Amino acid sequence: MPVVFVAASQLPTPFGVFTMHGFLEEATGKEHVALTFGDVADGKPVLGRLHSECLTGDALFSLRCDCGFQLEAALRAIAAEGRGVLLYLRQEGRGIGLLNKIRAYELQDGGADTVEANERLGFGADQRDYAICRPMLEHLGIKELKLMTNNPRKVKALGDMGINVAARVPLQIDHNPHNKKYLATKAGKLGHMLGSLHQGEVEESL
Ligand SMILES: Nc1nc2c(ncn2[C@@H]2O[C@H](COP(=O)(O)OP(=O)(O)OP(=O)(O)O)[C@@H](O)[C@H]2O)c(=O)[nH]1
Ligand SMILES: [Zn+2]
Repeated sequence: MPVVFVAASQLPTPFGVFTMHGFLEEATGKEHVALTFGDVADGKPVLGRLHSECLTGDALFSLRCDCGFQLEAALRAIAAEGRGVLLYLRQEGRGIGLLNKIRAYELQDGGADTVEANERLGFGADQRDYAICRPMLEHLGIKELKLMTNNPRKVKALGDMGINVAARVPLQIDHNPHNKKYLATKAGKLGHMLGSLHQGEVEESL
């Protein structure tokens, strides 16, 4: 198994007390985390999120993207539901790493969009691999998700690995002057489903 469970503890947050499960991806040495709330192993679909690491958005208050806002909205939604899971995946910069993401931002400051910047650096537009999610979800006893995302690739990746996505829950955040182009590129070039709706308004059955 490429990912091994290491330890679990409580994680009190402003939204409620989660359980934090730590996993090691042996091939890369990356340390991934799952936060759970309530009983997620009862066989019913679990409200869930696959959150890709974004140091700038999640921890440094960046307005270039929507990651920090999505992280908070997802944890709030899980706590409100009383049951759910968030996988915090160490896939910084859609898999290219923090320093390369800063290189990409430098190109974006010069006018490139997020996809053009990645390509100019010799990377694919999105290099994420979701294979690690399966052993993490298996360890937690989760077979079916109601997935909070706007990204159809995540829905497909889970389906391909045998995790049923019973519904897609949009997770949309308000635009600001700094993230407008970024969000437009996600919708236009990366296939993200970004309409005028806001998080929690619609649950799309799949
Ligand atoms: N290479 C690169 N990565 C970025 C950029 N902006 C954000 N990211 C990374 O993108 C990842 C988040 O992916 P997004 O495309 O914003 O959203 P998503 O996870 O595919 O979809 P949602 O589930 O709807 O949030 C994080 O790992 C961020 O670090 C950028 O301009 N360039
Ligand atoms: Zn981000």
